[in-house]
Amino acid sequence: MTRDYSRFFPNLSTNTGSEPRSVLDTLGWQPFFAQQISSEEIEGTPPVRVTKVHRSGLHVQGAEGKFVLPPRSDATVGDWIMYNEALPNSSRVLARKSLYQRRAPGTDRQMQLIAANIDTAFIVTSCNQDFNIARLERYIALALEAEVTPVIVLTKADLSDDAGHYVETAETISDRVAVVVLDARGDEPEAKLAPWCKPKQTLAFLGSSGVGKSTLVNTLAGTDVTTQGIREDDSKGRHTTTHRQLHLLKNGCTVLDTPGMRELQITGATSGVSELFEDLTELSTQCKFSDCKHESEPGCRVLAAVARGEVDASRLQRWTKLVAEDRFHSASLQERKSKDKSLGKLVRAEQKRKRNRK
Ligand SMILES: Nc1nc2c(ncn2[C@@H]2O[C@H](COP(=O)(O)OP(=O)(O)OP(=O)(O)O)[C@@H](O)[C@H]2O)c(=O)[nH]1
Ligand SMILES: [Zn+2]
Repeated sequence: MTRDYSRFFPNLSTNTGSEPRSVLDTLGWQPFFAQQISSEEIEGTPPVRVTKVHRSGLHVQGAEGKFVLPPRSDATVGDWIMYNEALPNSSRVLARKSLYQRRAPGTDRQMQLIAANIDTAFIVTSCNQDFNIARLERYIALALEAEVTPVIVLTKADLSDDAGHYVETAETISDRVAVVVLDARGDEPEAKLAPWCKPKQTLAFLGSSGVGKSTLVNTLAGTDVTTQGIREDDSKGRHTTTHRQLHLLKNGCTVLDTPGMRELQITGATSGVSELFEDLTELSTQCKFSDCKHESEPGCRVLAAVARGEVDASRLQRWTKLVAEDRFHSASLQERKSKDKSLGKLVRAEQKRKRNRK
């Protein structure tokens, strides 16, 4: 079957905007990807998106249907691949808009790809005891590191007497991160998340268990998509029930839901942490000592800003902790052995400080 792919190239497009959405559009195909390929390439090796990573192979979907590619470690859920039917191993992974990755546990500690090409990460927490500013900052730093736009979503506003307080606190995190408060059930999500839930956009919902991630996805989808299991054969021919990792919503956006994203550590998130705490990072470059720990050193510009009331002392502590954690997790195993001690020291100092405050 020969398909007309011309409309997937912005410069060749004859799309008037009134045509029904194509399969590629509903999978999140964007000009960013089209720009990387020639029209000959798209005819010979059509683009497909990775919808699920399984030990037995990469499940992909494109205009021609669904396929399974041989397993490979350089592609992950959300990736776009130019599918080479004759030589599947030669299929080309397109450059990514964004990438979540983590350092593997175990000895080799290689970087593992978790999820690619997410546009917006909704960082979900509730207007209750789940709300934790340090955890929100951690998710935001990881999103910034991955080059994904973070948005804070506060659910269960309907169950709280003081939703406004949670909004105000969340808004102190960063001027650049939007905060949305809602009831995850009903009509609110569609209207309030509309600025980010546009056709061809890929979204992710992150946060602790029970905060309303599935509720939000199902509300936006208009149907229960998150609990639908799919029976399929695993590599041994057994039937197993697995869950989709890529959901297609009715308004044309795609939701990526992969287990790896729920247990993200701060690893290699140095630039995400610096971006979120831009003011502190900038101040710290002006401290008298280049290795200043901003504890009690003379000439510390960060402590001076705290003393002047320009920087919140607890925010400084959260930043120091994230920087230490990032260094620890990003270090090699050898470096870690010696750093284990210093992180332990940091944690003990923090505990002591808390005790003294009481
Ligand atoms: N009243 C109210 N209930 C909510 C809201 N959001 C979620 N819930 C309820 O909270 C419970 C947990 O919601 P889920 O959507 O399953 O939470 P989750 O984040 O997907 O949880 P995991 O699947 O464990 O990660 C469900 O009973 C929801 O109906 C909300 O905004 N208001
Ligand atoms: Zn300092």
